[in-house]
Amino acid sequence: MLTIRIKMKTFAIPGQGQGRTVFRDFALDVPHGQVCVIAGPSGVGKSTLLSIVAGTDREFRGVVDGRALPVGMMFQTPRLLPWLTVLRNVELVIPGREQEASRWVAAVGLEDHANEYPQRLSGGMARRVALARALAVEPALLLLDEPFASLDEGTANRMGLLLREVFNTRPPIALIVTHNLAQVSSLADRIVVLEGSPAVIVRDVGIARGGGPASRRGPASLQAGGAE
Ligand SMILES: Nc1ncnc2c1ncn2[C@@H]1O[C@H](COP(=O)(O)OP(=O)(O)OP(=O)(O)O)[C@@H](O)[C@H]1O
Repeated sequence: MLTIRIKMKTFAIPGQGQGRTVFRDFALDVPHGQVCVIAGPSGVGKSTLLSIVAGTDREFRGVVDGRALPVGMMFQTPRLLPWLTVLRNVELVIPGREQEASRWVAAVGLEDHANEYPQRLSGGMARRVALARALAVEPALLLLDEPFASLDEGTANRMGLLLREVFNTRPPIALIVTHNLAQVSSLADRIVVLEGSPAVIVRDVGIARGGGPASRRGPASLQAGGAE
């Protein structure tokens, strides 16, 4: 079974002197089909970890094995192309599949805005386009950085249902970064909490699946102990 394995001796953000060491002797394995939520305080290194897994951090010198393809990514900023409409921003990752792109735009509730340009969107709407784009590739590895940030409660719930459906029908390896555990824990198979500087894993908690993926439960069912 596929597992993504992240291993690094040290990872420092360049700066004065040796820079700031964000990770030292850090290792994390996430098996295929697992939804792993990464939580922890602001600045601990959650987004940095996601960019390392995505392969977009040029300073990274460690090892990421088993990076499954395709990768769907949603960063903290939506990173939409301003000269393309909502629909074309999504279609960009699935060229020539306009109908599918339309379906993803509708799935994030933006069917009435498909032909608008990013500068006409609110922050939350732009983030939903980024989510649609991440899901449209039918990712084997899905990386989401604060997927529900700047969404009202109703919209966040709707996006949560969409993600649950994706996880149940085509389970990827998913890493979801959050500092708001309450918002995403109902999607998680596992919660990893980072703390400190350099960051260490202070909690690694598996969540019982009960009768299978459809029965993913919330924080009340947290079990102490390792996840694997
Ligand atoms: N481009 C950068 N230049 C300098 N320092 C950076 C840069 N990106 C991140 N850092 C530093 O790296 C550390 C980890 O940042 P990171 O964004 O990964 O934290 P985070 O846990 O995702 O925080 P948040 O929840 O606030 O997004 C922080 O101390 C931050 O100051």
